[in-house]
Amino acid sequence: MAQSNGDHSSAAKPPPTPSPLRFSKFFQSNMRILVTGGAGFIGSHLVDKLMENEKNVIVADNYFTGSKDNLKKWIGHPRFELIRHDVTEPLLVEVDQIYHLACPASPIFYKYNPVKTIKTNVIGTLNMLGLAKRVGARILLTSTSEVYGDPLIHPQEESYWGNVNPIGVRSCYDEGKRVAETLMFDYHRQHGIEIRIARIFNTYGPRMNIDDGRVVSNFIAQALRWVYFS
Ligand SMILES: O=c1ccn([C@@H]2O[C@H](COP(=O)(O)OP(=O)(O)O[C@H]3OC[C@@H](O)[C@H](O)[C@H]3O)[C@@H](O)[C@H]2O)c(=O)[nH]1
Repeated sequence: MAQSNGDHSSAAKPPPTPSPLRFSKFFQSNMRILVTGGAGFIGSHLVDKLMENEKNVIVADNYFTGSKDNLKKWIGHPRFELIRHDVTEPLLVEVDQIYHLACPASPIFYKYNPVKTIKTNVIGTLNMLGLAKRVGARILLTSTSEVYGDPLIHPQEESYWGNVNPIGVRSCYDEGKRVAETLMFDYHRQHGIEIRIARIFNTYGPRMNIDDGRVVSNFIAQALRWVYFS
């Protein structure tokens, strides 16, 4: 995971010194966390972990690929809020950390409306970085191995710049995530925002749509259809 919390010595401005309160036991247990895309496959598991760790969690999601069903056990909980919100519109909430997962991850869904996909990646990430700057929150972006494109070196180190097609049918996601990573580092260098980037890929597990279209769910769905329907 790429992370920057102001330790760049070059042009980066040092991040604003967090209040010592941030590290107090009271603050840690009362931390307010925004999870965009929290009704999705990975986001809903993250919400489970944050809630079990006694955080205050706000989920913003437009339910394009996610479902309230993934969060049903938390609805009504005093430390949980669920907002139907599209991150391509600004969102003003007082939070201490932002986990930005809102984006369709399945090729079937992100190719369905490629312009919306790149808007979510670019404008959505801009909106979340603007919020992080406004409230002094640390922000994590879930990125992807697609930023390496069709890599020319194997295995890829995190320092590899990638070999990406800028005009293909998957570019809305691949290039969208690359721009999102660029924005993360530019907000860090220009405004000292504390950032984290996690390049997550080939994930699978409970709450993943069986016809998600990603590699592992494809293998499993094909195997099940062969066993039961051939
Ligand atoms: O415009 C959008 C698109 C999608 N979303 C939401 O974002 C969530 C995405 O969840 P998905 O289950 O589709 O995707 P995953 O949880 O598997 O992947 C997530 O983590 C890994 C990242 O690389 C993906 O970009 C991110 O979507 C869904 O709840 C969806 O409704 C928005 O809130 N706004």
